[in-house]
Amino acid sequence: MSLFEAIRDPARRRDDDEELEKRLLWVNKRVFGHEGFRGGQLQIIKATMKKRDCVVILATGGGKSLCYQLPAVLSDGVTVVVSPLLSLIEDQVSTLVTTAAGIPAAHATSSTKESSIRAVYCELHRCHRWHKLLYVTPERLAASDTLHDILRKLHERKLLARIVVDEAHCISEWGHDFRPDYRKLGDVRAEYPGVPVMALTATATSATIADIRRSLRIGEDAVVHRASSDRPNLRYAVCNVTTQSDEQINEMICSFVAAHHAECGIIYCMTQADAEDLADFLCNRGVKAEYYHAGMTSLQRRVVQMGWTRGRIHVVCATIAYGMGIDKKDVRYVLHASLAKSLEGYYQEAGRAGRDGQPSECTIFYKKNDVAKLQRIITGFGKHRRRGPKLKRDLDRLEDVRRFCEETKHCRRAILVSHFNGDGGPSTAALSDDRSPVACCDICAATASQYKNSTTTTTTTNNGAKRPGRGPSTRPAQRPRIDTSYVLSG
Ligand SMILES: Nc1ncnc2c1ncn2[C@@H]1O[C@H](COP(=O)(O)OP(=O)(O)OP(=O)(O)O)[C@@H](O)[C@H]1O
Repeated sequence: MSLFEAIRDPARRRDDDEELEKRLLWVNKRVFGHEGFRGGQLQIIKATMKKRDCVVILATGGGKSLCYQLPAVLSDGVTVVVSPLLSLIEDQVSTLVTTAAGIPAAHATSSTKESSIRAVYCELHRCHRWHKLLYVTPERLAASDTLHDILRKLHERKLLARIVVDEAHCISEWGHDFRPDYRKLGDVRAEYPGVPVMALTATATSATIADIRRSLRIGEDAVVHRASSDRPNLRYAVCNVTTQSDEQINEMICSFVAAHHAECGIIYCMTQADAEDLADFLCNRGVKAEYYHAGMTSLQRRVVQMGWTRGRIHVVCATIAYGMGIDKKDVRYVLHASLAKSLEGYYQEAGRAGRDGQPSECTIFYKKNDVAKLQRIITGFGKHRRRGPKLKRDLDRLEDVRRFCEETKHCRRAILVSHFNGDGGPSTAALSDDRSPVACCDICAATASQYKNSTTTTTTTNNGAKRPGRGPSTRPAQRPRIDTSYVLSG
């Protein structure tokens, strides 16, 4: 009996909670090689195993994939995963099939060989119960009649285990504009009643979550798990380079990279040409750098990603084509040589850093002019000029980024956390520990050093009286110790 048959062997099943938990722990260790579960994973997995719809908001690197991959291994039939990016899909599938246990997974996308798609469809059509996960893009799911026939048949035989929408914020971010098939996912799920849905994301405001739920027709009885988006090991900083020339900025970036000699990093650039130029600049200074953008062939991109993953390349100068789903553990820094268009984008990109939990740097090189440049790009030109509420929404998102960069008082980590958790503002943001302000962000570090310097000097109180040996009223941005454990509702 194979490992997968053994896992699903009905003779080994008892349906009580304790037995389920034991089986989950066993599979987590035997198949995925993990010693235990991270915050929230177990509760989410148990909920979906009990056929509940789930909405999962976990921080970048929080371990969302396991929440549906493990149940997929344990469930009868196939789990369909809708994911936005071909590179992300290919990475996930190749990671699954190359795990020690070799999890049977496949993809059907525009970049999958026709012969492979035929083979997978044929096997699924015969309900052979071999593949556990099938990754597709929303476009494939919306357009392929063959796929729908297969899913219908699987559904009739109770072999459609669940439908997963990974990176579900794309429903809200892209579904309204250039990937309308995201908005059709609700119709797809309605075709398969009784099949549980799981939507996962790292970056969702309350409005985005509501939009996801509406689109996917996820009802009130769903389990909603929302963890804090705080990444306590990331240190955020903004370096204002408005008055520096491009050459000077490149030199500053180069110094940063040199100070992190032989460490791994990503530098986000605005355009493909910028990424190529910066990579050339760094290479000329002896840095092992390469560029990555959507203008390269998929083979070229794969070579760069592989070289970087294996440590042959230290720095990738990239456009936003390099982002979601990149899961290299020891990325010590993510620099933004230009601005992200939204805090959601920034959090995703910065979230590639420090996935091993070690301290890592996220620094933006902020140039005021970049805001105007991006405003023009977002607004569009000539007959492509955009108008209306969607344009306003996107400009508002850029404005959030500008404010984040020009912030001088509040903790940047707290701003990010409250942006997603919607808890009313930086001062009440839930941060997950009480590490030193120096490790938190540049603003906390500056305030702390100002505070330290002033403790030995005489300061003036509000009423003008001298107050020897006391700090100023502006203490380091407050970071209360607040429980960041998950919230399970429904
Ligand atoms: N329970 C666990 N124990 C140890 N490692 C884990 C556990 N769960 C997940 N991981 C590891 O954590 C890393 C991040 O997981 P994953 O890629 O699923 O994150 P994510 O939540 O999808 O992040 P992002 O949204 O940034 O892509 C992976 O390398 C994964 O193997």
